[in-house]
Amino acid sequence: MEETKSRFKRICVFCGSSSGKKSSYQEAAIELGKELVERRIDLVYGGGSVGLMGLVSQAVHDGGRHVLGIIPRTLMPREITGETVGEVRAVSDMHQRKAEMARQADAFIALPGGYGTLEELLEVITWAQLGIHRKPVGLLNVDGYYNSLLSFVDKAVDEGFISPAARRIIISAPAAQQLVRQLEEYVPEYDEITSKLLWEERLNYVQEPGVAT
Ligand SMILES: CC(C)=CCNc1ncnc2c1ncn2[C@@H]1O[C@H](COP(=O)(O)O)[C@@H](O)[C@H]1O
Repeated sequence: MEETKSRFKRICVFCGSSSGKKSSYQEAAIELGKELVERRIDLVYGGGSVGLMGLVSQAVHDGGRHVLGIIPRTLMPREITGETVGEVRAVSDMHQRKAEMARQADAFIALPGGYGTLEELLEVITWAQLGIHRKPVGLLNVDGYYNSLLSFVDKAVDEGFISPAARRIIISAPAAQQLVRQLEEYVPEYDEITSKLLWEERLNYVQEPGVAT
């Protein structure tokens, strides 16, 4: 298979620590891993081998790309997270984990998941809205899993709680190839207010030199 070059060096994947009931969720995690490999993109994720986290990290590792797992020390015992592939970086807590995953990534993708996945996803969307980072955020809407979340966000736009520009932060697609392609094409909208904000934390989340913004 011919490799395709990407503007991203490393993508952060948020996903369930469970596998979900339908095989399509597991297949999507593996397909996303293979898509990253094909585009020569490395992975950063929450560490561990449980659920969809295990499937996506294994697929990227098997394809020869670098896998970086960021895991709080408390979750490190093997009976909790399983055997992790690639490089593992221990951090002190969940806040540090999210900050480190965000700092290491050039873009974010959420696969199906539960509370943990939603929390991670909504945080990077919020940070994009506030101008803390300008990295694309993608939702892999496998079998319509996230339809109700997207409907809710549309309702929040209709009701005046989310601006149409902030709605456009979320890029969603039903399949990995299409989603990554859309993320590659994403151009962040420039907001006059947020662009003037001087976030100290932005310094921690800026992309490394050589990676397109
Ligand atoms: C104690 C316990 C249930 C451990 C399960 N093992 C886990 N190992 C590593 N990260 C996890 C684990 N459970 C939840 N997470 C965190 O929450 C996210 C997924 O949570 P969820 O399954 O969507 O809600 C992961 O990205 C990770 O950041």
